Amino acid sequence: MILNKIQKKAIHLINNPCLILAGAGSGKTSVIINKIIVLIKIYGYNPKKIFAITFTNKAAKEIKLRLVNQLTMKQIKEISISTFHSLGLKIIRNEYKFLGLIENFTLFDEKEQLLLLKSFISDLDKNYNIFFLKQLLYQISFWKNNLLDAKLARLKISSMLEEKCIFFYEKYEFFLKEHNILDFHDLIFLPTNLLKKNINIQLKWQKKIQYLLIDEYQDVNSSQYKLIKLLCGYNSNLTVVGDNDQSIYSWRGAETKIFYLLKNDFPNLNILKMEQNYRSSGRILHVANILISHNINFFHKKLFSKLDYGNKIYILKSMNEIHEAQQIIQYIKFHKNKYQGRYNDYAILYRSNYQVRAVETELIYQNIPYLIHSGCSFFDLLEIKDLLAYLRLVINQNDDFAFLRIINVPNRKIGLITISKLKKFAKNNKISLFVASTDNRMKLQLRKNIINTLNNFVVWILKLTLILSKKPEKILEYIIRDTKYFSWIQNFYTDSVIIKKKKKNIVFFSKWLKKMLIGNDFHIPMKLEDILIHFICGDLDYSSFNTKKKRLDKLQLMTIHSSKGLEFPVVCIIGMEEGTLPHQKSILDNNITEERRLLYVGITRAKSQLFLSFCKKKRKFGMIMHLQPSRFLFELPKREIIWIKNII
Ligand SMILES: Nc1ncnc2c1ncn2[C@@H]1O[C@H](COP(=O)(O)OP(=O)(O)OP(=O)(O)O)[C@@H](O)[C@H]1O
Repeated sequence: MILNKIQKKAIHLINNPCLILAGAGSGKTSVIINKIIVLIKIYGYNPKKIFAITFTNKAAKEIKLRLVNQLTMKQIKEISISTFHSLGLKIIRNEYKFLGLIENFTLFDEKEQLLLLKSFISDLDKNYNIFFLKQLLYQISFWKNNLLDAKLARLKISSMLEEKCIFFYEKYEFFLKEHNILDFHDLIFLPTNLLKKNINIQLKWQKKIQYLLIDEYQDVNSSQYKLIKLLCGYNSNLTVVGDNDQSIYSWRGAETKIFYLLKNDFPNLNILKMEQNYRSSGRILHVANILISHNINFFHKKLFSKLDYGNKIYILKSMNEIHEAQQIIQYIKFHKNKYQGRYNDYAILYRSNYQVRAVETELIYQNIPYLIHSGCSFFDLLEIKDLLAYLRLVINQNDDFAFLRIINVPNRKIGLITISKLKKFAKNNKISLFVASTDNRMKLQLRKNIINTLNNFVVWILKLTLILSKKPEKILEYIIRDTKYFSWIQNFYTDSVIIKKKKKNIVFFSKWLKKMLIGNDFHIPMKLEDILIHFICGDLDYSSFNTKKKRLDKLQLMTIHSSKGLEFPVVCIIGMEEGTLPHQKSILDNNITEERRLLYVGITRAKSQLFLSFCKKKRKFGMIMHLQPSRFLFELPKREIIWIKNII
């Protein structure tokens, strides 16, 4: 690939901090990759001192793969390419003593956070309000994103809601510390606060990181931004690449203001714009440009393409979601036949997961192969969660949530009364459930067979901790064997297809875990503790599980959020109605600009054909709703569009 003038300039700009404002399909990844190569080969940087941050682990792996043939395998392994959370974890692992942590900490996922907060609230009020629970979780995340621990947050209280939440934040913080557990936000919150307070540690990390590259900068939130600033310090060897028009994660705290912050905080910042799109037809780009021009934008970009102008864009009107699904599939079949394409070339995108149902039903009915890129992770499967809980307990015996999940999986006949006695005793004595199980005072309250079961369980877990220290790659094998987990699945489920699938998942999981523990050409061996934390962050690329699926020719179905970074020859975006896209919540919150950016992301996934569709009516919440076409459809240039009612 021959880089264009701006791309070349971007990769050779190394003495000043550099912001690359890059449009969709303009080659952001190519620039990051080439800059890493140039830093090493031309400017003599030590690969160990180059750090690149990507939004997902999959993107990190993609970069590593594309560096093969350009750098030696040793160099590739030495470069640190990770997500923000992985980098945060790396800092925490190195500095855990300064953070008052014990080495073997584990991580809570959002469900566990909610369960813990729920238990705090319901201790005080049995009729608590679920809405408050969500508000509380949001408030704690907000405080952590703004680097406020409970002490500081208390000093800054400015509303009744915050007043109500602070008590629970204090309890929550105390519980996590007592049990040596972190939550997702801590992976940024803790290292950032540490670097801020401890200048020696800050300087140590600034020395370690000689060059920092950040991809998908538009998704960075305020605590991540502070971490960037602390890590690159005064030498400002920094390149960030982002597209303000593709910022679609405000719900995770990302704010477009970080583009302005960079300009203020780094006065010698160089700003380059990459506006040549190598992906889409001229018409698709024109439509995307016009749409996004409805957002007020201080970092204006105008994408252009040297590819063909291409076909007109279709907007299809359907009676309801079933009719819409039938028409879209009809269109795809017709198009595929005409151009002798493959199902892989077609993507159906939607705003919310529920929209896929009607399409899926029709695809099954018509026997068309499809793949839903679901938000549900492999690690959300029950059998995998069980095994993860076992692994977590082996690492951290204070992890009560892991203990509760598996104490009766497989059934050890520990009843609810015993569990509640254990909980009460642990709470009163400020110890974990695991420790409570072995306490002689506790044993006085339990029947002999229960004492024996608990004893065996505790001894077995301790034995596993030894295995973990000697042969970590064997640990899961032992757990599956000793718990007779396969027989448990066999007895628990009745449907043979489900049993087969679950067993297959477990085999995949153990093979994959072994690979991660042993390491391969691309990554050094990982510690089990770190692998588990990455699972919970949704941060690991386990695509090797799905390699077979991937190779098969299937129609691709996904939310627009999940389509980020991908491209397809033909893209169909369904549900272009008011209340669907833009989403009703965004209409109420007056956050239309982000919905517009989301549609912009969807449109710019298309290479040669774009198809938008809306329904007149839909069944929502058990009622038939009459719908209006999305306001965004009327923002598109009329000349480029054909409105149609019926396919062929
Ligand atoms: N100079 C170039 N010449 C030819 N093709 C290029 C050039 N730069 C990038 N490309 C190609 O353009 C396509 C889009 O590049 P890439 O995926 O890096 O874009 P992006 O900016 O990350 O897109 P998005 O943000 O929309 O996901 C890729 O197929 C890439 O190989």
